[in-house]
Amino acid sequence: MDDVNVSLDNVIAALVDMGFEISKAVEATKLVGPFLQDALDFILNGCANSAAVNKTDSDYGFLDRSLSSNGCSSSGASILGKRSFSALPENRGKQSTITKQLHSLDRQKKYKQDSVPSVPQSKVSEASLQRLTHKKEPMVEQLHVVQGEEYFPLCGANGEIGTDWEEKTHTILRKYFGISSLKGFQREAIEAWLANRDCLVLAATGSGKSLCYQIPALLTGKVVVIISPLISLMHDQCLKLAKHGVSACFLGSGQTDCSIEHKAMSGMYGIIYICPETVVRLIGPLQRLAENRGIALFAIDEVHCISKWGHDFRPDYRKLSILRENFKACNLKILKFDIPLMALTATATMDVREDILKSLHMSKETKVVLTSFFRPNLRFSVKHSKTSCMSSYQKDFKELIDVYCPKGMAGKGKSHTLIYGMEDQFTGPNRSDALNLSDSEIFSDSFSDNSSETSLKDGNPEMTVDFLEDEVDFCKNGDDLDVSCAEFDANCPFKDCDLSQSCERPASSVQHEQLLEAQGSVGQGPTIIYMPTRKETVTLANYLSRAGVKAAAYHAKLPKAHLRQVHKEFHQNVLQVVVATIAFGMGIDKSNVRRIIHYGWPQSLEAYYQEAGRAGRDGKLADCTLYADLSKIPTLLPSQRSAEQTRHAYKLLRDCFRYGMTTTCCRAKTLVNYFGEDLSCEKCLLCDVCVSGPPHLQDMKAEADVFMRVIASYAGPTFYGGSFYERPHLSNGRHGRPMGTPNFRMVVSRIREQYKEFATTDRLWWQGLARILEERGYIREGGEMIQVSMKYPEVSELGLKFISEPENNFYAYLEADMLLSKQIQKPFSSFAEWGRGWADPQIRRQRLERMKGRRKTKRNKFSKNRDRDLKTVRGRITAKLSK
Ligand SMILES: Nc1ncnc2c1ncn2[C@@H]1O[C@H](COP(=O)(O)OP(=O)(O)OP(=O)(O)O)[C@@H](O)[C@H]1O
Ligand SMILES: [Mg+2]
Repeated sequence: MDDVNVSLDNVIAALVDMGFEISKAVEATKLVGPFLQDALDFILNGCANSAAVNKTDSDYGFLDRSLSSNGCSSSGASILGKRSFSALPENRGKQSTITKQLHSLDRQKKYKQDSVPSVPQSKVSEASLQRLTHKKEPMVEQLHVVQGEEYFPLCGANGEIGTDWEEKTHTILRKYFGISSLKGFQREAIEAWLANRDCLVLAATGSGKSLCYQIPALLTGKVVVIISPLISLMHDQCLKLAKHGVSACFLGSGQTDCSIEHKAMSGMYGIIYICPETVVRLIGPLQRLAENRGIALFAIDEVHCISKWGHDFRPDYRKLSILRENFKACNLKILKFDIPLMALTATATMDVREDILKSLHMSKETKVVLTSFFRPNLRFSVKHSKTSCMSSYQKDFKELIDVYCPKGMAGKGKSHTLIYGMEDQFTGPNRSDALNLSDSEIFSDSFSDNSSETSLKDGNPEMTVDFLEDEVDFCKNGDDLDVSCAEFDANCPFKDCDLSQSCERPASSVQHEQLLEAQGSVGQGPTIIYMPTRKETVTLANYLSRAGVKAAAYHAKLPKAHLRQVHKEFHQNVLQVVVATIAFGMGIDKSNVRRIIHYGWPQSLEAYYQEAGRAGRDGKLADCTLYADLSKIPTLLPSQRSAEQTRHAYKLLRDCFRYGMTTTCCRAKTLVNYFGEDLSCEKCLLCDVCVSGPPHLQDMKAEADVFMRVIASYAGPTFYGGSFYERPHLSNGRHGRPMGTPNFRMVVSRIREQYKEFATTDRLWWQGLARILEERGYIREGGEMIQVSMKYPEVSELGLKFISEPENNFYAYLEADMLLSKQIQKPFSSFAEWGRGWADPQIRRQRLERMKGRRKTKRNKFSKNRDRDLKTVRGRITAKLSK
């Protein structure tokens, strides 16, 4: 019996794949049984070919069909195997006509919403619906699974929801999502919407924000329009909804079926995902939609993208105030009240929250729903690694390879396809060439040239930017930076909206205790590794593949077919590791991701937490590890930024650097503090800091004293009642360096030269000390720019007071870079010694030869790169400038 059901489900899935209504498919299979051809005949001609009735499924080969990798094709040919339906020209004609008829019929039905026939869903098993979504990824826009009459809509004739909305919501939750109840924050958000209020939902990654805007559509039968920044996210969400039997579609540059827009605007879908550019273009049709079927809500997902203070600024999001302006009761006669706005994000600092409210023109009565950002099952850690060479890979990924390829298996498995759709290039003799991506690709995914000239070298049209996932790799430029810092002043019009109210706690202490008990390896679940540059994603994926791990690279410049395939295989648990840039970040909702590895400094803690949030969405323990070179100060990845944005970007990077350097504060606490939350439990008890504990407390009085005295001495005798040294030559203030302030290196050199006891100390050690002193308010950055690590130290009043009182002590914990400098213990050669070295003829000769060699390599590298550079806009500009 089960077999028959499975076959039945497959036939239904195949029919829906072809574009037929699910009700027709169910009806046909009910009458003719699990036989595709017969079901087709029945639908197309009204009768079944009885000869086929006794055939078995395997005669028809639809079970082992392969899906088209083109995510949005509506062709059924590839899924039909040998007895391909579309191979029959006459049938193709019929299908198209009948599908059209069905769609037009469907449209009429939708206009008369209340008379939508209920589908005999009992006949369609859960497995069938799942298959409809998983196997039918390309067809999501054509899936408008009709909802049962009894649930659609649940509001009264006059559009009133009624007081029993909770009961109705529970029915919907059980029926469509298999969920028993709403979470507290979801209820709050829905209540705000019921009261026609705007709402800002700030809730942790994976907490279930999507339900807040999906429920209104199911409760009212009106349309909910969701603005989302990522094509892949919209696509994933539509698939999930289709799986649950809810009609949804997405509109934007990734939508290949032009008819969907028209259907959506005529009210055929209850939930419309739409990208911000498209929403701006469709204001007129949306107004008509509001007048006809009605729009229940505008939801702006991942709303932090609206703020240039956020980590993922999308200029198009700033235009979304258009929603408030055009859907006000005073502008649209049919409306009794402004269509409510619901803005949702998991990563918004206080600045960003204010910016969201202002930029969207949300009402002053906006309800702010805030939950804890704490994810109790995520185990954070930071590890030092050079992250730049093959030997780092060998060291850092040995454990990971052992997880997926137990001893003896490593390297023996069949190497996984690295780039789908480019197998020829990657397996042929030129494989290494193919991996040697152009220079433009070494830039991060936050920087790319959007012009069509960025098509990749093999001329494959699929590989032009137009064909690629456009969600992340476009340049987030600051062209429309029209908000000044002054906006964040005390006169904020939203000061009545409490943006920092107390939060709902997501996990009980019992759950947390269970997690603590379950400490250990997180097991074999999937891993996502985030790399800062595109080139490195391919290199590492290649390395892991060769070691036998099923790994694939993901960045927005890879062929679209490949990206879709990676998504698909990742969700189907085929891939073990995805090595990605930020392109594979927001919205990825896979419950069993066990490890998130960041290989290199992230650009902000918001981006880091957002990406780490992909892990452990099933509530089980998951690892979030950051490998970073703790001996180097992180730098900003290239991007187009205004001066103001650069300043802000440095601030974000500095916070990230400090997160990596701390040895005393629980990582989870640092992260949630960053979002303005005070972690009530003080410690997560899982992270490396909580587990290893801080290092020994040390008295650093002598070092602190010397460091500040040397800085103070640069300001001259008047600065600090009696100087230790003659005032050196002062800077002329260039590069934002204030007069009388030395740069950090100068201070360290001077300490090494003047104080024998510190002659062998490392820069890293002083860098750590400077940070501690800054945190305690003894020194401050004297330069104009915010620096990741202090560049132009200046002693504050408090610092001067400290050095003038010899009885003071100064206890502190060594930070990560200080500990590292102790481990390195390299023999130090002071500037003076280095200078003396030039007097020795042998040392001089060696040094000159080394310098000559270095210059030669540099020149060679430049001339070699120049030709390749000509294929990129940046390269051409560089070549022009260097002429
Ligand atoms: N009330 C609930 N009870 C149980 N599970 C729920 C509930 N609400 C949502 N979920 C589940 O939580 C998971 C994550 O939901 P969702 O994708 O909406 O998270 P999110 O908050 O949008 O995360 P992100 O910020 O990463 O986008 C989903 O798989 C969903 O089924
Ligand atoms: Mg979400």
